[in-house]
Amino acid sequence: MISLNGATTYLNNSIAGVSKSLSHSQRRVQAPVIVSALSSNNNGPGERNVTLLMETTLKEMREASPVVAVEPKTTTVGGGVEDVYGEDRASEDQPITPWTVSVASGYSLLRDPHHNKGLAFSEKERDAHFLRGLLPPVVVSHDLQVKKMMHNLRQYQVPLQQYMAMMDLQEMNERLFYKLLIDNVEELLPVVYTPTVGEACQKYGSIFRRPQGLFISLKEKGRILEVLKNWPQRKIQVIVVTDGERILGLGDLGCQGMGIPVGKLSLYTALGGIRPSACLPITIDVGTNNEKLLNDEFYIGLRQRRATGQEYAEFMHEFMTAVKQNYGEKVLIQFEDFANHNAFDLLSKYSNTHLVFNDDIQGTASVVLAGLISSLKLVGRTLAEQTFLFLGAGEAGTGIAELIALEMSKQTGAPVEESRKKIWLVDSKGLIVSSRAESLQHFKKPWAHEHQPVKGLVDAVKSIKPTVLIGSSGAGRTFTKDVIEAMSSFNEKPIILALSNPTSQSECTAEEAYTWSKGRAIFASGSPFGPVEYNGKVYLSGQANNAYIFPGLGLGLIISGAIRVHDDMLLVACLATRLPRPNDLIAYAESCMYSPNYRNYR
Ligand SMILES: O=C([O-])CC(=O)C(=O)O
Ligand SMILES: [Mg+2]
Repeated sequence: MISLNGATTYLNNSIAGVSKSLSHSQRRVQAPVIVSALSSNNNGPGERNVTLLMETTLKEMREASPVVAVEPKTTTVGGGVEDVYGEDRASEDQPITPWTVSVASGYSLLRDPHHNKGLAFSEKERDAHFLRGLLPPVVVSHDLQVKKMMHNLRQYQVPLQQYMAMMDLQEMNERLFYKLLIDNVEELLPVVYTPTVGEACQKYGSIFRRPQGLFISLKEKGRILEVLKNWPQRKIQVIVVTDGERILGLGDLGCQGMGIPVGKLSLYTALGGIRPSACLPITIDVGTNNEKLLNDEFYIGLRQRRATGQEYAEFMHEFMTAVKQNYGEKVLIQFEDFANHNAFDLLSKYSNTHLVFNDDIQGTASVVLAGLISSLKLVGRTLAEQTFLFLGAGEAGTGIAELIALEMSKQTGAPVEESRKKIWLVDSKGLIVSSRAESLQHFKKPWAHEHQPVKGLVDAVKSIKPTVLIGSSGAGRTFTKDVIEAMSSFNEKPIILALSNPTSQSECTAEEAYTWSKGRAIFASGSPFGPVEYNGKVYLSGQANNAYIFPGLGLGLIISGAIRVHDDMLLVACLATRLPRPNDLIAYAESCMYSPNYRNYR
């Protein structure tokens, strides 16, 4: 039995942090300020334009309203100080978006997910905001709403239906969505995140209802800054961006990869306490090489093959530049589910100029290392006494391998080149060995050790005799009975990590790992598995998924005001600008975290 202690503790702490922050939530009374562009539903039914009457402070209004000044393409700086309408007197020649600030009420208040409370609107609020008759008479509590939603969700047999119900709720009542998720995180994580989100991406074209993030396609080349300015929220703290080329272990899902940034960011809020309005999911659409999608009449993306090389690099550069220009130095950009070649290039290209990290390379590595350190307590030996074999030499595999080598070197004082020799990787062509060095991609080269060529995984296991076997290839069912039996033949307690996602791509199931190892495996997986009974004993496996790190890492980076992610520590942000350092860091972190509790409306 394994519990990934470090990771679990982290999640528990996160959850504890969230619920603690709920208990002392600020009871700030606020008016439900909404914004709308003049060109659309300015002063529509039920909206009172009460800009002059509002008692919210100027600061609050600025925070709530996406007052936007659109600079011409030739300039990079704004100029003077904006007023609440987004006008900048120092640059009168510059066009602006005609946003207007108004108070939501009546019918439109019920349709505004940021302010809607459904049946939880009080009698007083129903009077003040023209809701009489628009709701049935009953007034219910937030808790009862959560109870009812959970009851409804549990009626669905199909996880995708639960996913769609959750997405509908997010669009209808954001605070209820987050309270539900925070209060029932273990049950709902597999619904809004891995594994169900994988299926949602595969079927995104059919289930797509309303955009939940920004789609930036090659059609917008040269105009990405303008596109960013169309997003209604201005104060963005975290962006999760994908180009959809390697969605989990499911491959190229093109524009339909959007489900991933949306899912990751809902965890940023639920576990990391980042306000939903400060999170921006983005999908870059440079085409897809997925024939099935190209021929799918419901496909929502560009119907062309992927742009590559210089065209791709220039487009991504325009994006990265526009993000920094629009949101400043401190916006965190999480790269997610890019294909290997682009993932490594983007990370190395932008880690010195932007606050970026790659979840698949760095996030996964941190969680797996934490899990290994915990599992070694059961095995009783040190990290440097282990031999590691990976199936998969991409982002996750090489990222984890490098972090293990760094930690080993830290523990033993040996050079990292020495530590790497304890770590072996197998890719689609077999064991990575020095005779293959010439033809290897750069990120595989450090792992090409002296050894005769070996083709298959079973033979590699028999030859290398690893104590730890890690699956990170994205290909399912690859830890066969032969492989697990071989691992169990020379290890009393073989450590087996099947990291590929979603469940269909897992290298083996928890049940297979325990059964084939006769109950001796120490097992964890990227996608969750339920308890397994073997020989009268119940085994509970751990989940080694980057979800255990990125929300906390992101929160730390944001509240410390970091502007770069430190290279070799992964967890540590350098150049924190939030000075002086708060005395009580936990209390400070809690005070920064979002609470899904309803606010009272005056
Ligand atoms: O999303 C997940 O569950 C973990 C992850 O980053 C991946 O598999 O690419
Ligand atoms: Mg990922």
